[in-house]
Amino acid sequence: MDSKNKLLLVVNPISGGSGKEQLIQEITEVLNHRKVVFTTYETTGEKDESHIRKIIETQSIQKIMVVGGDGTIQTVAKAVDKRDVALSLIPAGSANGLASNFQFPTTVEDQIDIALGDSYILLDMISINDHLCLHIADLGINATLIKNYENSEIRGKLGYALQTIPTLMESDLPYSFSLTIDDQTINLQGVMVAIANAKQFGTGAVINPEGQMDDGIFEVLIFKKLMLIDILKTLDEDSYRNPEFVECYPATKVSIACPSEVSLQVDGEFIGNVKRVSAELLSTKLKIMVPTQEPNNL
Ligand SMILES: Nc1ncnc2c1ncn2[C@@H]1O[C@H](COP(=O)(O)OP(=O)(O)OP(=O)(O)O)[C@@H](O)[C@H]1O
Repeated sequence: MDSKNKLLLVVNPISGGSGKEQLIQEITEVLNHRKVVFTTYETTGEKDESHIRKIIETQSIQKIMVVGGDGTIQTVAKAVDKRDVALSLIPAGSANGLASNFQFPTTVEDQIDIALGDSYILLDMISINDHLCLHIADLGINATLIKNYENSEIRGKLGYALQTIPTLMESDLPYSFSLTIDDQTINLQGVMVAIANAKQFGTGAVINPEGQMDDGIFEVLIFKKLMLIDILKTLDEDSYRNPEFVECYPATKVSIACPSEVSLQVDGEFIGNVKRVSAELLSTKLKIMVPTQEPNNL
């Protein structure tokens, strides 16, 4: 790779809660060994989007390797905007929701092979109440759980588990939702409405087995009841989804109204309590390097 075709390595030093020194050293060694010319940008949490955009423009960057979680990928995606820049992922967040859908190899060497390879998808992106969504957003019980988790001291899966009971106790279930999906209006009660581009959460729960991240549509999933057996079935992508548990509608545009405020999360980030959500597929796609076998399997 010549210096005109420089790779930008974007590193979030705090994602996933662990130090990155060893990981960065490993990435640096592999990139040097492959004679890749690269420059590194370490995020600060302040104005990263505009700093990254400036580097892309001034250094004519066409490839960015992201070392971080979903929030870091989002920041880079916003900086890239409509430019023809390919993102590759070294998953290093706490949940890695988006990356978990690509079945990435676990070694840095193999992940860099994908970054330097030629297999990619053009990922659909959704605008949800003016927030960029690459993965899954939802309105209801899961977003309340994320809010309570973000306010708690204990991280990781245990942290989520500990918030389950207080979340159920505080939530006024079921919620009433009025959805307009393309031209169809649906009124019903439920515990959660998900707007899903991807198949699964970072936890491995497959809530949207039909999800294809590059098919020009997203799915609106309405979860009607908290049914333990059906929640457990989400651990198996192929298991039958009970229509009493979940209804699924393919869409490119949806608006949702609720009579009282309900929690909203986008790509794992709690956004706030809202009465209205409007989501629309963007015309811009995001180029993401993926394992070779992935394009037909997303
Ligand atoms: N140097 C920094 N210090 C503090 N916060 C930072 C820094 N760099 C980035 N951030 C913040 O990190 C957040 C993004 O983290 P990211 O989502 O990538 O990791 P994560 O939360 O561990 O992973 P995941 O979203 O996959 O669970 C953003 O809120 C951003 O503002």
